[in-house]
Amino acid sequence: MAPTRLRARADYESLVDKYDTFLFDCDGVIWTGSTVIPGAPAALDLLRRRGKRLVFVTNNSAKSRQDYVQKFARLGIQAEADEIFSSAYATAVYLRDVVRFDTAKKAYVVGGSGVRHELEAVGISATGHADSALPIDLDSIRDVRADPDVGAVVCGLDYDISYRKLATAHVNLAENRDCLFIATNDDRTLPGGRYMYPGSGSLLQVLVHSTQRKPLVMGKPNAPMMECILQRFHLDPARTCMVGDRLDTDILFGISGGLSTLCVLSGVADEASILAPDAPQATYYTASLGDLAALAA
Ligand SMILES: O=C(O)[C@H](O)[C@H](O)COP(=O)(O)O
Ligand SMILES: [Mg+2]
Repeated sequence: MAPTRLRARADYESLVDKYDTFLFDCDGVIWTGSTVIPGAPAALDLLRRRGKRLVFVTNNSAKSRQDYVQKFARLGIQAEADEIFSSAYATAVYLRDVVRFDTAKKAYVVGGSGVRHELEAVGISATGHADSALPIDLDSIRDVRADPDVGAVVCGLDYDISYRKLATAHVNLAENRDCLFIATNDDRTLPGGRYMYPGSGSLLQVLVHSTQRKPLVMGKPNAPMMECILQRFHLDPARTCMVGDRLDTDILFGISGGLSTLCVLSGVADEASILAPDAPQATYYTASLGDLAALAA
């Protein structure tokens, strides 16, 4: 069934009444970089006043949940750490609860402080963050060796990625087949307002190609993130709506979890891509999350 365009006040009222829980993607839905999407805070506030449960589900692993609480506050949005589900947090929960990672080992992280802090919060030591600052050349590269204490390589969005980090991740994955290869997410691009930039999935491809190993991917649209969320919040899929800006991650994620989905035009997707018959079919679409703010009037 083709996606339904929401336009009239009655459309938004009906949407709000139909669901108890709304899962929100962040980049491209609530903000773009550090700029809030107009109307998004008012829309979230309205849903809270209507007694709806909100969960923020972001593939962006650069920040920890605590960092996100501060970012939400800076943007005038009230959000608790327990409402935030980032791909960094999903990775930490997966290694702790599903893999039951041996904490005598450590994780080598090609990624930011978000991954490191979430891993450390569940008792898994993370290394690699200092490597960005270390010089490397053909002579010093021999310092880069496989470490039997590295039990996993975790790859996420890394604004300070370096050859040394990639080389260290590579040797651990290539020399030790027992070393887990985990990706926080595999988004091809990172929305940055006017432009799109290389996403963590594009950075990941360096290691996929060099090691010829396939990572286990945590974030949207993949099952680990959905399983974590459904279990953690005891959600009824029939009464839950996923709001996102990307068809290949957010909307596909919602569909795979049996949720209804609302795609917004304020991020990656445009109307033509939403209506394309071969695209993941959103239930609804609208210009922006801010459209719901009109209900507060
Ligand atoms: O490259 C990435 O990691 C993603 O583009 C980005 O961070 C997505 O974040 P989301 O839209 O899921 O909040
Ligand atoms: Mg997004």
